[in-house]
Amino acid sequence: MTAPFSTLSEFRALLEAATGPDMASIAGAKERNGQLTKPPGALGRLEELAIWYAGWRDTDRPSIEKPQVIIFAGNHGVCAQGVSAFPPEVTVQMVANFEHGGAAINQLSKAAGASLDVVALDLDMPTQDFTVAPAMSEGEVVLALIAGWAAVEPETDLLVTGEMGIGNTTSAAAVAAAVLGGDAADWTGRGTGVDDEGLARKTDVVARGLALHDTTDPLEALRCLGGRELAAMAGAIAAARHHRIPVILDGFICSAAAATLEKAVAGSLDHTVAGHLSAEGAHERLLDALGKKPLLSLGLRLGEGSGGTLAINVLKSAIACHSDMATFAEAGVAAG
Ligand SMILES: O=C(O)c1ccc[n+]([C@@H]2O[C@H](COP(=O)([O-])O)[C@@H](O)[C@H]2O)c1
Ligand SMILES: Cc1cc2nc[nH]c2cc1C
Repeated sequence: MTAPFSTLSEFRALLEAATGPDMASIAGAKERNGQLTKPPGALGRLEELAIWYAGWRDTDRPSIEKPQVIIFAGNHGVCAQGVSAFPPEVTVQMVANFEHGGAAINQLSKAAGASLDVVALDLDMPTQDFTVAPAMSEGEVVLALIAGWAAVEPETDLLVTGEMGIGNTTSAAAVAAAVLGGDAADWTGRGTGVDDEGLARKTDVVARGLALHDTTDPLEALRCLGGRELAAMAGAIAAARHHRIPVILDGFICSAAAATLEKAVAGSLDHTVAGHLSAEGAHERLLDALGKKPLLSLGLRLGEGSGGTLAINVLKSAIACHSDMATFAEAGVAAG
């Protein structure tokens, strides 16, 4: 499907027009939760998750039947600065690996019962090196937002947005610093595993990018410092809101892309949950800034939607308990 915007300001207007959760469904889900055969609160955060999910699905007894994982891939001009432990050609090579079923995400999405889509974004045309010029023109960032929007299957009932892009922890660090404040060093980490010298170089690259561009507007930060896969994730998260599909965020890069939406229009991430805490150093700071508590913390730093997809199992379990457990009355169990 195509997207209902063709400029950044139209995209921003869509964020501003977004609707909230259905309060009647939330009230009904809370009431049902109180009647299930368990001590009150005994399912911990699973209970909150089920009630949250119900609000976005407009029903007090939802189900998860068709989760969708999308991996967006992009290439980054800033790789010319020597910011990754891997060469940029790995991006297109990993896209082929995803398509042939050989990557971790192929196994994780299968295990979670989710469909997997891979969207490669102009891999033969990297973004500009952001230490020299804006990463993307307005036309380019809008095309990436549209690609993200259009990749979301409207009939899906849970979305994970993931990415692949050598160099993109540098872009994500710069975007995070621009929209959330702080120094380059607060946000720059080792990514795929740069050594101390690489980390120092990468931090300087992020600082130079921040100094070069006027990024007071979060969507300008996405354009000038981000990448096509970051913009596409932002577009997909916004589309999911439009279709009332809850979203599980993945790791550091996904969270940085998401942060641009929240900072552009507060509340834009209310339909999202943080799937996991990445081992990338600044992810915790980023999730704290967004007020998100990760569902899992397994030391992953892979990207490609892996942590978010693992968390599908948690959300599915929460919804299965909420919607399919017996109530005290149905089971003939004495309520406390
Ligand atoms: O998701 C994360 O938190 C994460 C943390 C570190 C690395 N990655 C992945 O590694 C790639 C970026 O790392 P780098 O070192 O090339 O910037 C990109 O393909 C990401 O999917 C992902
Ligand atoms: C091999 C490899 C696989 C990845 N998957 C996501 N990011 C990645 C980065 C590398 C280097």
